[in-house]
Amino acid sequence: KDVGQTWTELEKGDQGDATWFLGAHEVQDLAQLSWDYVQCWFSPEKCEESGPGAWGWPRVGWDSLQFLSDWYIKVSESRGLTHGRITNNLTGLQWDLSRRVHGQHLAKEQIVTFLKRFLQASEPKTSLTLSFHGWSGTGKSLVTRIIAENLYEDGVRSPCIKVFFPQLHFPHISHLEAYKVQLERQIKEVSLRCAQPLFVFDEADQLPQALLASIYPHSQPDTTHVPAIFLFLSTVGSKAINEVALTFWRAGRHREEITMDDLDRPLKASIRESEGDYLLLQALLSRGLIDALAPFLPLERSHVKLCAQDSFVARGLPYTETTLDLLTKELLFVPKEEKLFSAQGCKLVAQRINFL
Ligand SMILES: Nc1ncnc2c1ncn2[C@@H]1O[C@H](COP(=O)(O)OP(=O)(O)OP(=O)(O)O)[C@@H](O)[C@H]1O
Repeated sequence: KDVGQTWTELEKGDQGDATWFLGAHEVQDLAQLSWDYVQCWFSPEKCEESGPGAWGWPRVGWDSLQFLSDWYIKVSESRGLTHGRITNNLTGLQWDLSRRVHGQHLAKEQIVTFLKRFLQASEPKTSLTLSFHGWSGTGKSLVTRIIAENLYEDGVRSPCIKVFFPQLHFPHISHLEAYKVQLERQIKEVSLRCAQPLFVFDEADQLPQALLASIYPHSQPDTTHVPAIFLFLSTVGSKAINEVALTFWRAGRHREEITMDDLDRPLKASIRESEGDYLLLQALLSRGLIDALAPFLPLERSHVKLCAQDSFVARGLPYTETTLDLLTKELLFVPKEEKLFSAQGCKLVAQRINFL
C-alpha cells in the first residue's frame, strides 16, 4: 500500500467518506500505524529499521490523525485490547526509574516526589504539571514512557494518554485559532473518557503562548474537571544545567551532589529569558502553573556505556568492555577540552550497535 497516498485521501474526506473509501480493515491498519508512530517516539530504539520514516509528519494532518486515533481507541476497547485502566504502581515506577534510567538522580527524585504527592492526595485533587528540561537524548521520553507504563495498564497505548508534537499538531502559526479549539476539544475528550488523563507535550519550547488558554482550565485548581497530569518536555535551560554539571566536575565534586537548589534558579532564569514566538513555558512559569521542574543532566561516558549495555542485553547480544569502549569512541563528547558529556546523550547508541 502507498500509505502516504492513502493518508492524503483520508485527509480529503470526512470520517464517513474515509471509512467508505478505505474499508474498516484498512482504516484500522492506518490507525495502528499512527499509534506505531507515537510508540516510536516513546521507544526509538525499537523503530530504527521498521519505523514509519516512509510517511513523515508533513503528510499527516490533525484531523485525520485525530479521527484515526479515536477510531483506534474504539476498536481496541471493543476488542478488549485496551481498557484505560489506571494502575498507579508507585513501587514499580521507582524500581523502573532506578533500574532503567542512568545518571538522572535529580529528575527521578523530582518526578517520584511530585507524582507520589499527586497520586496520594485526597479529594478534591488538582492537576499536576511537570516540566522536563535537558539536552537531547538524556532520557526525557524514556522517563515519560516509564511513567505511562506504571500508571496505566496499557502503558503508552492507554486511551488515557495523549501526546502532542508541535510539528504534527501545531505546525503552522497561522492556524493558531483552529489549533486552540482542537487542543481544548482533545483535552476535554480524554478527560471525559478517563479519570486520570496524562497529556504529554513534546518540544514544548515550540509551543505558542496562545495555547495556554486551551490547557489552562485543566492546569488550575478546578474541581469541575478531572485532575490530569501534564508533562512538558523541552531542551530549554539545558545550557544552564550543563554549566552547573561542568562546574561541579571541575571542582572535583560528584554529580550526585548537585541539588535542586543549584539548578532551580538558573533553570527558571533560562525559561524566563527564552525569546521568540513560542513562549508557552514562560507563561506557565510566570503564572505559577508548573508544580516542579525536572532537570536532566548531560550524560557522561559511564552512563552511555550503561545505555549500550542495556541495548545489548535487550537484543540478546553479547558484549565486552572493549565493545563498549569502541562504541563510545564513535560518539561526540563535549566540551572540546574535557570531552566529558555525550553531545547526543544515549540517542545514537542503539544505532551504533547495529553498525558495530
Ligand atoms: N538517562 C538515560 N538512561 C538510560 N537510557 C537513556 C537515557 N537517556 C536516553 N536513553 C536512551 O536513549 C534514547 C533516546 O532517549 P530519549 O528519547 O528518552 O531522549 P530525550 O531526552 O527525550 O531526547 P529528545 O529531547 O531529543 O527527544 C532512548 O533509547 C533511551 O532509552
